[in-house]
Amino acid sequence: MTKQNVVMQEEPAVAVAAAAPTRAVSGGANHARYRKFLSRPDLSSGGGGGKAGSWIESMKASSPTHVKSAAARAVSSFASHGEQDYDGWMKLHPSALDDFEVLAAASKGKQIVMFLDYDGTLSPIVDDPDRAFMSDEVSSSDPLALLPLVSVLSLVPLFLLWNGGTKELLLLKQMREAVREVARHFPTAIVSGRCTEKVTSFVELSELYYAGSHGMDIKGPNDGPQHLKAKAENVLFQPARDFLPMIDEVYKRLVETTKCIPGSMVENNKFCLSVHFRCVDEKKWCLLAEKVRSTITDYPKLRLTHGRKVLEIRPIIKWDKGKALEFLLESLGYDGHNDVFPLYIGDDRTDEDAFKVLQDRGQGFGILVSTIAKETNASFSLREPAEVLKFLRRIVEWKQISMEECRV
Ligand SMILES: O=P(O)(O)OC[C@H]1O[C@H](O[C@H]2O[C@H](CO)[C@@H](O)[C@H](O)[C@H]2O)[C@H](O)[C@@H](O)[C@@H]1O
Repeated sequence: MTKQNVVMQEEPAVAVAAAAPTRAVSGGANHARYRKFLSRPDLSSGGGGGKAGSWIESMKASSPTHVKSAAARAVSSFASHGEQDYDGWMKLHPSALDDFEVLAAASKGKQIVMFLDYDGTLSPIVDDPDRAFMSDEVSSSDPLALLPLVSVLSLVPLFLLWNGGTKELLLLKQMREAVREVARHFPTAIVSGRCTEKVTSFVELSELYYAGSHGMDIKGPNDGPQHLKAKAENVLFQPARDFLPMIDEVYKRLVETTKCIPGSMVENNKFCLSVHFRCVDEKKWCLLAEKVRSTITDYPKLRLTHGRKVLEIRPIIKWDKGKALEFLLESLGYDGHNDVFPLYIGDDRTDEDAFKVLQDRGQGFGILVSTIAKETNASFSLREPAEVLKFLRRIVEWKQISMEECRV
């Protein structure tokens, strides 16, 4: 754990209304068939315009506004009745740990491909985005940060006595090792809103695929098994390359216009931007929304979405985590194969695009990380990163046992 607050759970994100269509945008695509995704603007959830008031509603949103499905009914009922209805929601999205056997049986004889979101999935949500490490470890590039850790460590024995949940703490420390083990057994990709460089530096595993900037920057592994390396040579896709100068310009403008709002932070994720308001006084949210809105109004080729206490600004191309998942499956040679079983674990609204792709393909499963009932396209759930860790370990263990059984 880092020394900052770990956020246990919060509201689902809500995307804002659409803006006027823009001209088609061509990417730096080295994969011709993916150009089709770039020739249409994505009008589903964005636009540079809109009213700051509606943004505020989205920023404050604590439950979905359109109640349609059984899951949504469970969600709304949860809002009024509490924990009891979480149980109802869990019947629709059972725990991937409790129902592990069901999930394992469905994947029998198929190639599992693992997709993992980063923030809120592999790393607990914390106040400072630059310190969202994957485990309790402190980055080796930040030696000063070790000082408080040393004092905290001396309290660990006391904490162990005091807290019956010590297993959780120890499990979190093991996340990197667990992901490494998963990648030894299955092709594995990290799919994140962060830029690929940053998420790679947090995860520090060169054998993985990385799809940063919400899937707009896809890289293959640097090492790992030879058969994966060969396939990975094809994997390098940056559909929003043409937007780099615009993103840089908007980044500078946003840093300038928001610097008067204490606690706000603009993060440059290379092909997209994040404006964080987790540490901004709620009374200032309206001002922040207005400043962001008035800046991106000048850029009709950019759109806005919401994440967990973050406004996300990205190119208005039809590309998201779901498209990145499809791209990676194809690059790995699994397109059109019935014997592939993708698993996608994520906690945020942007992960829903990937869950939806799996649902539509009827292949594999989405697993939502959440401690509250949410409307989701995922089939299963896990409560928090500590449970993700348990799940990753379990699937490796299961694979090892299956391999043993095949040998005898
Ligand atoms: O797709 P993800 O890997 O989940 O990235 C989504 C955003 O995650 C980060 O922000 C979130 O986590 C921060 C650290 O825990 C937290 O402080 C912030 O409030 C969350 O929104 C990241 O900083 C963003 O750039 C990503 O877009």
